[in-house]
Amino acid sequence: MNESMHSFVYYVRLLQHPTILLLICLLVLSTCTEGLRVYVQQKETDLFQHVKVTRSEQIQKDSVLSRIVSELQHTIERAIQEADGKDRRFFNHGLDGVYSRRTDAFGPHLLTSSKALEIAPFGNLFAGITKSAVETLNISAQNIDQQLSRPMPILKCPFSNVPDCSHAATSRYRSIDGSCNNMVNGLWGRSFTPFERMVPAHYANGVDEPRQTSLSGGPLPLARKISSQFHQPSLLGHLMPDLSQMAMEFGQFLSHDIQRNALSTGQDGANINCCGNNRPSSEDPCFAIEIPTDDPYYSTFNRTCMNFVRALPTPKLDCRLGQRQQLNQNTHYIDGSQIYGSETNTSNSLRAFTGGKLKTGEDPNIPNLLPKDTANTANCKLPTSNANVKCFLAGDIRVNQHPALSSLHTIFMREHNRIAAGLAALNNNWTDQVLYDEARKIVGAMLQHITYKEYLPVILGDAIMTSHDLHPLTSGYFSGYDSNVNPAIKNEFATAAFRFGHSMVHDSLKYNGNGGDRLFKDIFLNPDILYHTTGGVDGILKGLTDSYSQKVDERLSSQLTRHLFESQPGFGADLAAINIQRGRDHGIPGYLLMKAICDVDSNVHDPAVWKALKALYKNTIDIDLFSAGVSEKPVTGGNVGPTFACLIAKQFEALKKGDRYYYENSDNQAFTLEQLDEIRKTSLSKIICRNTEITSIPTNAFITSSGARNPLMSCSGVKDIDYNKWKCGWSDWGPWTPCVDFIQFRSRTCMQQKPCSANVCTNKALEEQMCGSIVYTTKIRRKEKHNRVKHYGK
Ligand code: HEM
Ligand SMILES: [Ca+2]
Repeated sequence: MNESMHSFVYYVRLLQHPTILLLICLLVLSTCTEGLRVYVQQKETDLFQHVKVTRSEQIQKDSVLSRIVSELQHTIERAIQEADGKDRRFFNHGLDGVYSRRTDAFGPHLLTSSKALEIAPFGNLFAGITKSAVETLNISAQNIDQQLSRPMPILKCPFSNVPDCSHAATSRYRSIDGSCNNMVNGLWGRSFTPFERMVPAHYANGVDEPRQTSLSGGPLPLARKISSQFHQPSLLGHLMPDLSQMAMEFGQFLSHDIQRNALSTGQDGANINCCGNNRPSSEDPCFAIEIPTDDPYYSTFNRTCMNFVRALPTPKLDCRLGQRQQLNQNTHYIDGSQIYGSETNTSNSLRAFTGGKLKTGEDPNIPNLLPKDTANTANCKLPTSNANVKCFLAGDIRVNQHPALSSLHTIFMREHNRIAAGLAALNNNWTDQVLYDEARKIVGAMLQHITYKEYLPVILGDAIMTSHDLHPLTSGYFSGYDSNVNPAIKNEFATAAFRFGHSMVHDSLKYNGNGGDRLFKDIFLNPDILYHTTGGVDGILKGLTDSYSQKVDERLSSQLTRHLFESQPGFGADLAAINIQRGRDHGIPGYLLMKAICDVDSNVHDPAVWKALKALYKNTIDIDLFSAGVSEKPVTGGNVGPTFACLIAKQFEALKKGDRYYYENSDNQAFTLEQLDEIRKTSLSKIICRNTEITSIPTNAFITSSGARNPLMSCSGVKDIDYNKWKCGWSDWGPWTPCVDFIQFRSRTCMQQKPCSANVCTNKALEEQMCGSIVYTTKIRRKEKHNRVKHYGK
């Protein structure tokens, strides 16, 4: 079959719609007959596989499967035991001698948690067994998960410790790791669980190998070639009509709440250099990015290889056999885990354990920075001249990637501490734990509010916000919680769609402080400017709201595609190439399939852009999701194309409806309506005002201030949240009523809203007293004598 026939057949199968098929047939009769024949044949084969598997065949298959499992399990488990303790050489097979110190490409991202390293051998085990089963039972690539989807009780499962969620119904607070948010499926959304998928993975061997050849035969275009030719450097004038660089930065901050992939590491957590002399060519975990010899940039430096390691494998959450999956080390929910951590050890290490507060850094000149990473675990570039300058610790390890990200972390830490202090001032009997929990609950709610109220509307536009029920309410409770919705981050979203933000990044960070603007390459992993007394966090945040974002399109700043984490000229990494390679590593299906799933029209690219992209691939079916998705024309009112808008909207809908602690919910862990109304007054700009010395800022921080549409607001007018809505016990006494018959009254109310303990109010709600200048009657005088101020019951 020639190439055009191939694509046609694929299109036909993608659409799977008889009416559309018929229409196409009428139009192109000759090509159609062949296309239709193949389509029908495929359908028949599918049906055949479903129907014709008889019971005896099934039993036969099951017994073969059990044999494979027990044979392989024994071998692999023994290897896991041997690997435990000393090192995991078996699973990093062939890696002896290729460990190096940290390499340019990944910077802080390679700090994989030990928990992920413990799960990975199971990922290898499950993939290994699946491969044998697929070969022995001759299962076709499309049917692997379906055919092998039977429980395998004889296999050990890293997700078998299902938490006891019996107390979760009455818990007012989220767990730190996200467990028991869903009370039936207590592991849904927990940290260290797999990314889910919208559609089955597309691997070369069906199970775990990255796609490397075209459907039409021959190799796929190299990731770096696609990057250098299609994702060319951003143009200075190619700015977003009005989105600020803060819209870029908040997107990154948000993505670090909901996802953190786990990458392979070498011994003792050292980075693996897949470009080393004796690297294992194509074996797991190496998947180096080849640089073409005629590369427009790297060839000047004689570079032919860019480091890339594969993400660690994991079995599926239900531990059924099937394709290789990847692990999310963070809680999938929008819960502020980038601030607080996704596991108890991390969150405890960040707590001050007094007054409900988080730790702050102790710098002699700059108070209230994040706590310092004195051991420099993030491998930051620190000046030798000033020993005070250190990188920072936060709930997500990537906090130090660049100072704009660290600055957002800083103001949310400050907001937490401010709120904890505000709550403590009114409720002096609240313990450190209650203050911490309540402040964390409020900050998490604020993050959700900013996400759904301010951020997503400018990215997705009103129509998509409405069709996916993403707009927050203006009053009352949301009633859409659905315990059947799995909130887990989807691999297609994590690995392609939500990386759209990479295209919004500018070459430089606008900096209102010492030395002015900075190129990103000079500030990757460099905390220096956060310690400036003129500028610092304030100077960075001001710059983010004062500058435009780059357009979401195929172009990416060369700071990301040439100079990412650059250690010396020519030795930076390329984020566009990494995104493409990562997509292939994770088995992310091609763009056309995802576009069809989202039911997107055909003309969503500028014809010249589509032509340039198509020219790189032998077959349009092969086109990578990141490249084609990011280059679509934006949807009306939004700033991403329709395919990414669809994938992003689906994800945020699941994060809203599948989160029992979504801030607008009315369950018994909910805010009171009065508290909720306070949360609804939040905006990112107000949080910036409350936690910096900045004096004025655009009302909506994601839109640059442009006259009446988004005027500058003065920070001096920004109010704090009204802590009275969180007060336990009696309110202050109201005013005395007018004097009637020489008596007047005043009252107070008992504030028993959550999280106050019951019976917080003893004593009386109403008082009366004598008043007016009177000639006392005997009766009144007697009353006064016995009971000058009289209390009434609660
Ligand atoms: C200067 C700004 C940024 C830099 C330097 C940066 C850098 C990176 C790097 C190095 C990775 C890891 C790539 C890999 O190994 O697969 C990554 C992943 C990612 N980035 Fe960015 N990024 C930036 C901004 C953004 C923005 C604005 C967004 C979204 C709006 C974003 C969303 C993501 C997502 C979703 C991932 C995947 C994370 C995971 O699953 O672990 N990034 N980024
Ligand atoms: Ca989270």
